[in-house]
Amino acid sequence: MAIQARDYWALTKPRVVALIVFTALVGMFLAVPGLPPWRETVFGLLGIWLAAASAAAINHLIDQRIDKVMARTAHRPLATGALRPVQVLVFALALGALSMVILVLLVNVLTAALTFASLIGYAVIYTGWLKRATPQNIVIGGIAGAAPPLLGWAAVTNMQGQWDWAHALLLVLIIFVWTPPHFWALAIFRREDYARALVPMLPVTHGVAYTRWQILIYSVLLVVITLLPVAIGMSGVFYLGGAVVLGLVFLWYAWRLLDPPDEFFAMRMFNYSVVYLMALFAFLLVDHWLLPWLPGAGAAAGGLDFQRIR
Ligand code: HEM
Ligand SMILES: CC(C)=CCC/C(C)=C/CC/C(C)=C/COP(=O)(O)OP(=O)(O)O
Repeated sequence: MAIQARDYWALTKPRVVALIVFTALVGMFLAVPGLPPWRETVFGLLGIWLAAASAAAINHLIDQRIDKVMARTAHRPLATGALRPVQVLVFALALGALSMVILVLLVNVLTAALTFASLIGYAVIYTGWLKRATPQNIVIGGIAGAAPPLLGWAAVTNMQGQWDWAHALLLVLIIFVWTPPHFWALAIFRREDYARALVPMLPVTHGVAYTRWQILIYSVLLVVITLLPVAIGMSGVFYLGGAVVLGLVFLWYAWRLLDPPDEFFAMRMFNYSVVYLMALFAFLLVDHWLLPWLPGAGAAAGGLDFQRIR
């Protein structure tokens, strides 16, 4: 019984989904001055978590054949036979349905619709089609994984504010551009897995040297785009400092990857990419709280409204 619970938990890709939920949380906090409304925050996060977990379980179901062949994924519950496909299907549908009920009834219909689109985008369009069809799979499919800050933003504002779309989309854009270096670094290290499973990932179809250059190009783009929140007045100097330092390290990894010191270097870059995104969003969050206290800044900059906490 305990083993089955652990298998079901593994289906939800807990660590990936935890970071996804964190980016949604940051979207919620940046969307409004002060604290976001508690009901939309709590149930919004729950609904987004359930939908992402459901999408991850469907990914396991559709990818059974691939997962069995790849060393990295051969231990997964469906690949080993620890769970049967019908169990995974019921689990995924239950999580997805629960997510939609919570979002529609306790948050808003817009968030439910956008979350459902992300679920389909990852579980069906990316996993079922793009992953097997084109080396640009993760670039296009990355839109679904990048959406959570927008979902969080929609949950607490229902997109009523004037600049909501632009600000929320900027956060989405950051994750979207981060995804190719994040994934291709791992794919370089695991390219034999993908080749054996006949999955057309970029290092398999275009070679490692080409992939390294693509990683560098996306990394430069990423660092430039992470400066935009400051340029449009959404974030302040605290975030800027964090984004610059984190970004310089990211660029160092991408540059060094062109001539890596050892065969594990790509995996080190992949691991850093996860720390990077987590830290970048943490800087966005903390900066949002600090902004009103910094000289010359005020609630107009989108930060905490001083008057409200007196
Ligand atoms: C299409 C987009 C993406 C692809 C193809 C991708 C691919 C991967 C792969 C293959 C792994 C290794 C997982 C494992 O070994 O079990 C991984 C790990 C990870 N990904 Fe992504 N990823 C994507 C988007 C994202 C997004 C949007 C986030 C969060 C915002 C994210 C966060 C993580 C985290 C936290 C890990 C580490 C998990 C761990 O340590 O167990 N990924 N990703
Ligand atoms: C509703 C919502 C916000 C959905 C988000 C969906 C989600 C869980 C995105 C995570 C992206 C991810 C882990 C891709 C790897 O899939 P892969 O099949 O290439 O990797 P694998 O080989 O490790 O399974």
